[in-house]
Amino acid sequence: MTVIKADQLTKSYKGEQALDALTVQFEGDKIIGLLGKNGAGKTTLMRLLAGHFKQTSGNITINDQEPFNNYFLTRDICFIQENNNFFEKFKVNEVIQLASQFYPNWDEEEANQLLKTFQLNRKQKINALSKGMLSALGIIVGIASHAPITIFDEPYIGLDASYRSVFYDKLLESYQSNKRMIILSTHLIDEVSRLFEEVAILHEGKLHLHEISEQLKDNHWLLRGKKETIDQETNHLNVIHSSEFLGKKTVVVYDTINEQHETIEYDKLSLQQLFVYLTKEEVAQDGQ
Ligand SMILES: Nc1ncnc2c1ncn2[C@@H]1O[C@H](COP(=O)(O)OP(=O)(O)OP(=O)(O)O)[C@@H](O)[C@H]1O
Repeated sequence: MTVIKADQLTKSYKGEQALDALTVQFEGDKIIGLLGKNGAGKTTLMRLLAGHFKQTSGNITINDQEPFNNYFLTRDICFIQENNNFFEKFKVNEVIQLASQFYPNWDEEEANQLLKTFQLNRKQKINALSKGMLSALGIIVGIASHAPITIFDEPYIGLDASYRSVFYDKLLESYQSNKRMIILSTHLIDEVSRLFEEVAILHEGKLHLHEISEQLKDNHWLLRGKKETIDQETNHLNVIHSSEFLGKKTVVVYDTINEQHETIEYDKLSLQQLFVYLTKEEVAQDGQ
């Protein structure tokens, strides 16, 4: 079983902290959504995992081994970034061949099917591919690698909505027949949230929240009702957003609610809406 541990993990770029004493653990074969606003530190964490560079301080391990300068571990990790995945001088065929030699669990049949699905031809030159086709090639390598740890960092730049939907379906299909740890970073949360078994939110280089998706769904509520009733029912709860209009109050709570009040409307948010409230700066006050 794959175990990733980050302990007090800090990475600074020329004095600016991208990760700030981040402590988090990912365990087992599952699809994990790595979320966070722009600049939260997601790519930095993924690049540290992929062994691209060394942390400034703290520790990061994959199955008790450090990823930096670890050739054997890199064969177990397939990291697909949003761009610059492949040499421009190569052809699609060379990329596929190299990947098939590098990744021990490579699935050639799946790669061929995916090439067809995304309408890519092995003879095409990398520098002649459109942005979307380049993303498709990254996605194909990521899925067909069957690497025990597969990391996608916003891998769909330029892909239209229907091909993005194909990507999510194919990823899920492949994962279901061959379970592995998949970490997926995205800003298009609602498009992919059905895939996530677990969600980690980074905020300003720290872990803001790490939760099983089902728990996230269960543990939040949107409440609407008369201001006085809402105040009375939520004063002991963790309110993460509130607004008022004509004596009616709407609040979002991140908490468990055991009993519902008959005059209050209870609803759920999408993961994307919940994410927005969870990571909002602390400027919201009653009535705003
Ligand atoms: N190579 C670099 N040199 C200098 N600063 C960097 C570098 N890479 C990232 N940073 C800084 O580190 C912080 C975290 O960046 P990172 O790319 O990890 O965030 P992110 O969560 O992936 O953001 P986004 O969602 O916008 O891709 C940002 O302030 C960014 O400006």
